[in-house]
This record gives sequence, structure tokens and C-alpha cells, in this order.
Amino acid sequence: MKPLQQITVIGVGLIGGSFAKAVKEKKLAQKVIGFGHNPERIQKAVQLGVIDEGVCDLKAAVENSDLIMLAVPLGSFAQIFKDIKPYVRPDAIITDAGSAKLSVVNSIKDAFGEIPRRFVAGHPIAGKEQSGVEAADSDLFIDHRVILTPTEETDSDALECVETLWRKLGALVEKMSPQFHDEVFAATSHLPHLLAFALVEMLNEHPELGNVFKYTAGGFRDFTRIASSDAVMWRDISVHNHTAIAKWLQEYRDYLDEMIKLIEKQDAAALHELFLAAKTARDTHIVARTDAQ
Ligand SMILES: NC(=O)C1=CN([C@@H]2O[C@H](COP(=O)(O)OP(=O)(O)OC[C@H]3O[C@@H](n4cnc5c(N)ncnc54)[C@H](O)[C@@H]3O)[C@@H](O)[C@H]2O)C=CC1
Ligand SMILES: O=C(O)C(=O)Cc1ccc(O)cc1
Repeated sequence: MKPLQQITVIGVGLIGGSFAKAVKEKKLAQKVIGFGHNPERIQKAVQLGVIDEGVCDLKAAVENSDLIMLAVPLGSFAQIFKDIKPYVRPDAIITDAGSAKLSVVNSIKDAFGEIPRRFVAGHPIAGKEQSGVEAADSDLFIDHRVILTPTEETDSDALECVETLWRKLGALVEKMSPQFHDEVFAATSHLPHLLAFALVEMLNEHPELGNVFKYTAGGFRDFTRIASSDAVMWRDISVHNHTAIAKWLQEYRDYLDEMIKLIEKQDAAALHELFLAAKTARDTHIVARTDAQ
């Protein structure tokens, strides 16, 4: 990997801020610039030591950069790609951290007229329910997977550079197609977030139970932590991966329908079999796992 002179992060929140801070701490670029619309917020990122310089002018932010990282909600990508196109150096690498990949690939294709060879789509499978630069953590990606979704257009040198950068931040990099990514993460990430939002809001809409949250225990807390995640981010993920998410939600609903039947029939044996199979799968693949989250 050639030494990077300048990296620009567009969207200096939890993910962009964590990436910028980690790059800075590990000295993987001479300068890390952050772009944001709000001058006070971007100066806050400088004060927190997350970026070297904060800029509110997009041209100034990207024109001298070797690598541009987009870490904004998915609904903002299309406009940003259009806005940066005139200013990005032809040899600059563009990458991102968005939670869905096909929509990002399609929106850069729309903005640039083709998928730029030096565009490398990515998704760190690391995060938390907090958002904003105050939550940035340079250790966030250590031992966590980062998925890269190159296409046949992707330049191997750009791909290697992004892969090396994430590895130097401690991440475990894997590659897959944007389509497979969206299918897998609809099931493992997007579905559980939507279930958590739905459970909390369903109970919230039952005032006859009083403050029912007063009676919740650790299980409810564990299950619904992610319902405290950012509403804009999850609105955008739901819209930008709608096909796969709707498919998995329907599959889950069908599964619940089957479970309701077993419960109504008081089919203890079938319920036990189901719970035991799920417990065994979780104990095998999640509780015992130490390599990556
Ligand atoms: N929060 C998480 O756990 C994870 C989030 N992601 C993805 O990373 C991206 C960023 O998420 P977070 O960092 O959590 O969100 P965040 O809300 O903490 O940060 C987003 C930042 O982008 C800024 N922003 C919004 N629109 C903008 C625009 N048009 N131009 C410039 N800045 C703009 C916001 O002011 C904010 O500073 C999203 O696409 C999300 O799907 C990926 C992995 C994990
Ligand atoms: O808070 C959690 O546990 C998460 O699952 C965070 C998360 C949210 C979105 C992503 O695309 C990846 C990771």
C-alpha cells in the first residue's frame, strides 16, 4: 500500500469518527480531513482529536484526497456522490461504510455514469446503538469483520489498499458480492433491529398496561438494546435494503405463525425440540465464538 497523504471522511459520526480516529492514531495518513455541514459539530470532532481538520466546503474536502470514506446515513449517499464527482482526483479511492451495499453501488453508478474503478464498497460489522462523534472509538473495529463488496469493475490495487487499511485498524476483512451481502445482513442485522423496534413500540402502544417497561428484566434489555439505535439510520437501511428485509420479515412472520399453532395446541414436545435446536445453534456459533463479533 502506497503511503496515504490525505484521507477525507464525509460524515464524522460514530463510524466515520471511529475510522478517522483510528487512522490518525495509527498514523496511516499524513492528514485526516472531516467534512460536515455544521461548523460547530465539525470543530467538535477536531477538539475530540478525531480529525486533523474540519471542512464545510465539499470541494476543499475532497480535491486533494487520496482516499474518501463516506460514513453518512444511506439516504445521503446519492446526493454526495453527485456533489463530489467534479472534484475527486481520478486516482483517488472512494470507499464507504454503509449497512447495505447494492443501493450504494447503484447510486455511485448513477452519479458517475459507470461504477468508478477506484470505488470499493465496504461495511464494518462493528458498531453500537449510540451515534455521533462523541461515541467514536478508535478500537471499534478491532477483531470485527469488515465486508468488502467489489464488482468486476473494481481495480485490484484500490481493493488491496482498502483491505490493507482495514487490516491495519485490526479488522478481519472478507469479500462477497453486494447481492449476497444484502441478503445475509438483512437476516442477521437488519431483521433483529426491526424486531427490537417493533417489540418496544408494540408495548409502548398499550397504555392499559401502565408503564410496562418498569416490569422488564435483563432478557428484555438484551433483546431491545438495539431499539435505542438511530432512527434516521434505520429508516434509511429499511428503505435501501427493502427487498431482502421484507423477505426475511415475512419468513419470520411465517415462523411465528407456526409457533403460535404449536403453543395453541400445547405441543410441548415440538416446542422443546424447537427451543433446544435454537439453543444448541446459538451456544455453538455465538456464545462459543471468540474470533470476531
Ligand atoms: N451505527 C452503527 O453501528 C453502524 C453504522 N453503519 C453505517 O455507517 C453509516 C454511518 O452511521 P453512524 O456513524 O452510526 O451514524 P452517525 O449518525 O453517528 O453519523 C453520521 C454522520 O453523518 C453526518 N451527515 C449526515 N448527512 C450528511 C451529509 N449529507 N453530508 C455530510 N455529513 C452528513 C451526520 O451529521 C453525522 O455526523 C451509515 O450508513 C450506517 O448504516 C455501519 C456499521 C455500523
Ligand atoms: O449495536 C449493535 O449491536 C449492532 O449490531 C451495530 C451495527 C449496526 C449496523 C450495522 O450495519 C452493523 C453493526
